[in-house]
Amino acid sequence: MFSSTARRLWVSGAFRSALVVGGAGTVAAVALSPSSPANSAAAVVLDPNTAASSSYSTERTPTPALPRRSGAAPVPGEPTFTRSQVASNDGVEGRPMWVSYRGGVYDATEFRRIHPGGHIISQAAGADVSAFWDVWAHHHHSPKVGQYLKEIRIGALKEKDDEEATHDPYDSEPVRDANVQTIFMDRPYCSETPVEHLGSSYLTSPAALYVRNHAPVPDCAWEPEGESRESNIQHHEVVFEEGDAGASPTFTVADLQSRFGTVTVTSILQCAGNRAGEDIKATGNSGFTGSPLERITVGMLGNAQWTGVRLAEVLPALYPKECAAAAQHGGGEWHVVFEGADGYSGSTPLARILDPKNDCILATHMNGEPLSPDHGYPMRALLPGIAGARNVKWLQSISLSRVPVDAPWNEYYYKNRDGEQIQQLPLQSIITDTAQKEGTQLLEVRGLAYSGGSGNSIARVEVSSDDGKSWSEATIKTEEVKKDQSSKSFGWVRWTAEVPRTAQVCCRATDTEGKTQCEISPKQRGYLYNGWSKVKVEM
Ligand code: HEM
Repeated sequence: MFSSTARRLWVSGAFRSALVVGGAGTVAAVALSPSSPANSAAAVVLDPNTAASSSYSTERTPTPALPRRSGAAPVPGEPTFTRSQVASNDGVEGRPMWVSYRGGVYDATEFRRIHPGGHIISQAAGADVSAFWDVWAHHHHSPKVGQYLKEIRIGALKEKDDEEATHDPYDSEPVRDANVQTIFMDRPYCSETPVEHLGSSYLTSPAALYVRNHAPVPDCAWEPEGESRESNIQHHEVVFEEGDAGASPTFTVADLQSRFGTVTVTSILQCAGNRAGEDIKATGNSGFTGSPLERITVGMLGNAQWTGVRLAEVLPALYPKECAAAAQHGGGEWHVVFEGADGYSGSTPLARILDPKNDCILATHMNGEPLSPDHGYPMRALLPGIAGARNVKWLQSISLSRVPVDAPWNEYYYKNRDGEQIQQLPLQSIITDTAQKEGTQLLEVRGLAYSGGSGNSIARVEVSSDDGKSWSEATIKTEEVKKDQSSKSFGWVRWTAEVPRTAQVCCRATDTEGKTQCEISPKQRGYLYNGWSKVKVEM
């Protein structure tokens, strides 16, 4: 039903209108100030001893078929409707909003107000939802969808439903390396780095870095035939949305780089749901329970050197009025909205991004190579210390708004216990490996630590083999920390410690402001778990 181009257009149209409807304050006059000097581009030098070698595939392959879910079971004696009756209930001008799916008719008039995916459900008003669900494939396996379908079924279609998809939106996904990824879902693709790979190098390779997609990888993740990946990056265009009035200027990456230069910074990238499995064990069920993501361990995390254009220079040049107002009032009311070519969007407070010390960039390279198809090629937002969900991939547009973007991943998913959009990651330490020291009763323990959103350095990591009654200080491998243009310490440090051998070891980190991890962190709807990392030891 959709060609890939049609899907792209649909998706992008969908979210443009989402911004118009929800983003009351999406605005801004855009002008390049002639007075901002260009920086010189920084060379990326990687240490071959610590940089995991490249290599991700740029091949494409179809994802194994996922059967479409069945609809709600027919109810004996239920009414039947024609397609044109469904179509006439299009949800506008006070009319009900009906949809159909696999021979069933559903009244979504009330449901659309509570739909976790938000108002984009209205795109299917009066029509069949199948093609939309093939893109947002979570509908095919989420148990919640089945429950709602049961509640809102009102009858059956008279005509036979067309159940055959003519286009599979997942028919050209990146080839991935299952040796360095534990796969949770393939539609949309979602994986973590197995713990044995996680701490094996200071920099995580693109092939091993976790992937959390919400939709198919868009076509822009591949260069056109005959063009190199590097030169295609240069032509990639980003629209800086103006909003209510006037034009929305488009800049190529080449424009941005020549105007603002590039920098290389080191930062972890972490999914807000990392350690979701441990969170369930420590604090009880969460939204992850029952989903394939309840198996997340510690690997939705990686550490890399990212190269790109500093947002703290781009935004004041393109949105001078708003940035000046934001600076005057602490920046509180403005948000930067990033929209990806896959239809995903997210926003982060402008104040965070305008502070140059936070090293927020529009990244084109990871560890010196063009971003991989799964990690946002040709350009992504890279906001150190901020949850992965806001680091929008396959970036196609940026806007400023007075309110956070009205998208499912801001309004329904990725919220903390107070119902606020999750932004900053917490202080974290993780045990990646334990081994008995030969000829002794000692255990060598290895792991990682980072301070999350604060960007503080790690002052110490401690390891305990008696459930926290006593602690031994670990040795931090400071010598391998990269000397690049990072303003703070958003990357991880690796550490080693020796403790008496027991059945379980745990660790905790303390940052330079004296903040220390507690044994069990408060429930945040299953996100952001940062209690002590506890690991069983084979005796
Ligand atoms: C009767 C029709 C529909 C029902 C019952 C339904 C139900 C749901 C439910 C229960 C979720 C949350 C799933 C979970 O988190 O486990 C969800 C998410 C979502 N829905 Fe729908 N939906 C419908 C139609 C649509 C349509 C037509 C679209 C698009 C045009 C759509 C777009 C989305 C999106 C984007 C999400 C977030 C998915 C993600 O990122 O994983 N939905 N929907």
